Amino acid sequence: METSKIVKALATVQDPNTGQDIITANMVLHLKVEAPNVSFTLQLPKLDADYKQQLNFACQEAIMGIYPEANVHVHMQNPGATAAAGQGGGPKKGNPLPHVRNIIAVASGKGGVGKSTVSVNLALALQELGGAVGLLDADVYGPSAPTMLGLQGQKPKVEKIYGKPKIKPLFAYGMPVMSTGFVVEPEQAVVLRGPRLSGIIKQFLEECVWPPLDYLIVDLPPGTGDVQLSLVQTVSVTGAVLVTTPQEVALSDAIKAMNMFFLPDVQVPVLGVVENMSWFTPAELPDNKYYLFGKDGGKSLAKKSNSMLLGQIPIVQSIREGGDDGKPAFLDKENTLIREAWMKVAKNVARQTALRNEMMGATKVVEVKS
Ligand SMILES: Nc1ncnc2c1ncn2[C@@H]1O[C@H](COP(=O)(O)OP(=O)(O)OP(=O)(O)O)[C@@H](O)[C@H]1O
Repeated sequence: METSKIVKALATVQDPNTGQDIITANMVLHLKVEAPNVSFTLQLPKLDADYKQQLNFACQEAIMGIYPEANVHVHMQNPGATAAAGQGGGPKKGNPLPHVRNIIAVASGKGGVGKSTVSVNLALALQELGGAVGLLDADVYGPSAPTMLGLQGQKPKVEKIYGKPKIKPLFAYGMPVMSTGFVVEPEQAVVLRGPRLSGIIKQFLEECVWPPLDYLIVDLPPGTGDVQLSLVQTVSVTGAVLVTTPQEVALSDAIKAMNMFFLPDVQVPVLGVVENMSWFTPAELPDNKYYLFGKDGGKSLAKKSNSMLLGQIPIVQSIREGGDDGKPAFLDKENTLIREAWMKVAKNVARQTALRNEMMGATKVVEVKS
């Protein structure tokens, strides 16, 4: 029996959660080969019986495929206490995304304030800071991620892993992306009823092979509704980022969105506020700031939500153009002003998330009441 052949065979076994092979994912430890005995420890991010059985069976099958006489013993281990494997301070039983450390919901009171623009550019800036980041565009009524990331017309592939169909996210700029826009036409979404929409979001969280991530950014539809509820009922949301424009009207709607996260049953901490379209600076007058939509809306919302102003993003033509062209403004290395503004937001989000995780345990998943 050759150890290298056994390692190669084990490299064909996929973690049904992430789609990654168990060797690359460093899940196999203490491999011992003493013919005909093969034993090793399999480090698992979660311990539900179905998942354990699937992996055990797949490992046995892979090794016995090359050494039919092998006597394979797989010892299953859950690192449990290591916070690295779980969201907000440790993995939980039944958690569909144990390999995603932080799930961050981006929310706004009303549409058009730039929530999708913030989600996309924040995700890319966090990636540049060294994080493994994914984007879930859950804005069923106006999914913008496909256009903003140049993925229009593409469809994610469905692949069977141990007999169960799993959706493989698409990739843009090195980042895994799922969007309701890949599977539902916007006109169709408007007529779909709540339970169907929530079902799609649940499916994207439970049946998608997200790779291991430091952050999954979830772009929510504006306001409060079924999708928001479905998210907090399916996964432990680490925190919310609120997006607003500086004017009063946007602010009163944003407060309603904020209040949803503070409901006694929900209790998702607000990490902070991004004020978008804060001012306009004409190219020919770079030192002038025109406050077209008023001032201080972000600051005021941060105060009301007992959080911080994560950053202010000015109105810049290239932000809209970047969104329309599938190349987000953050990626334009020449536009240092814009890049710095997004970087500031990303650094603050990373810092606030770390602080939050230090100070409190994982957010409770909201129980579904029938
Ligand atoms: N800071 C900005 N400067 C210039 N244009 C911007 C800025 N932020 C957003 N936009 C543009 O405003 C429009 C609306 O933005 P976006 O789609 O991000 O908003 P939204 O809040 O997600 O809206 P909806 O919820 O309706 O999808 C887009 O065309 C976008 O490119």
